[in-house]
Amino acid sequence: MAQARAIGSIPVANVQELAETFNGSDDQVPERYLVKEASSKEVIVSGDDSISAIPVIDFSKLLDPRSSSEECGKLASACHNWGFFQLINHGVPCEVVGNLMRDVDEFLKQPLKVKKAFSQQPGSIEGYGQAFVVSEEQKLDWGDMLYLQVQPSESRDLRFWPNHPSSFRRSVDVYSSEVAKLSCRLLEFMAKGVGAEPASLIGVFGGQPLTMRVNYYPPCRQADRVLGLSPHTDPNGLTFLRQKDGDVQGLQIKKDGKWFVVDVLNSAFVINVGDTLEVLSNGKLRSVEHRAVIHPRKERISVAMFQFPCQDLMLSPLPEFMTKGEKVRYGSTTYQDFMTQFFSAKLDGRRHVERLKLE
Ligand SMILES: O=C(O)CCC(=O)C(=O)O
Ligand SMILES: [Fe+2]
Repeated sequence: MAQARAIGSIPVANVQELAETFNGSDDQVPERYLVKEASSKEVIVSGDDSISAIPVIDFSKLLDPRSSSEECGKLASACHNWGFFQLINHGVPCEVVGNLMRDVDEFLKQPLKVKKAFSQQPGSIEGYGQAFVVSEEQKLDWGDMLYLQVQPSESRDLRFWPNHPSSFRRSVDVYSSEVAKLSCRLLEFMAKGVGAEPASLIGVFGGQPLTMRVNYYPPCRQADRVLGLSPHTDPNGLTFLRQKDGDVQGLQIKKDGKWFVVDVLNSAFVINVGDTLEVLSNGKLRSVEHRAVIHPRKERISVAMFQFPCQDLMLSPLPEFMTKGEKVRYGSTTYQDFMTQFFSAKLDGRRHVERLKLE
């Protein structure tokens, strides 16, 4: 993803280290991290209400000719109404995910000095550091990240790839190949589910960049005042999120003005539609705001894989996704401009995709 390499982030404190300093003492968390009022009136939906609401899609049912069209319909409706779903029976071996999570965990456990060898460099967000800090006034997220370009393999910049544990690079390689395969299959079913030619998205996404973002969210005594990741939409096509089985929950999705807590099922992927896919599908698949909250006593680690389209794409709704006479709902733009707008929209909190809307 060339843009991520071109867009730099102002260096700020390592949050893992900050958390170790602040937790246990009476000090307050620095003002720049306090983004919420403790008495905030947000509506949070959790427990059975959110478990029964957030769609679960069974990949084995998508593959089975006897159940495929029904499950495809469910998938399309999940992507339209929620922009999110959990995917079960996806065929990615437990071992592949387990190896990745183990190695990510090992990397993060090392002293800061060791991790700093993989730090972001000026002018790029690739590497170990924090996300998209573009001004000295900007509020900060309570989390660190490791951001890597992982597919195609020629695009890797190994300067940022941890070499300890020694299996780290191989684990990411194997995992990202599995996600790339799964992504292609899912994109076919999504297209089919909304009545488009199943292959229509493969030309845009097949063999295209996948990036990986490891999110590390330390605990925080003032968990009700900070956010691990502030509300955002993802700019890419599809996002595949994993967290360690048994870890605390942290992802929340916004729907109808309420925040729904995602209770991640063991072994499931949480998958969401990004802005690119919303535009390509003329709004039939929707990119929805989400955020990550912090636990007062427990850390949380998540790994997101972002599927990007070909970088010379002229982004506009695909004719294959529109029925005869359907209104085009988004203007067109070069992908480069679209991504630049995504990063600047972060500053004023507006969804940059809204700027492309024609009505
Ligand atoms: O950690 C999470 O649950 C959310 C991660 C996310 O939204 C992202 O990395 O874009
Ligand atoms: Fe996200």
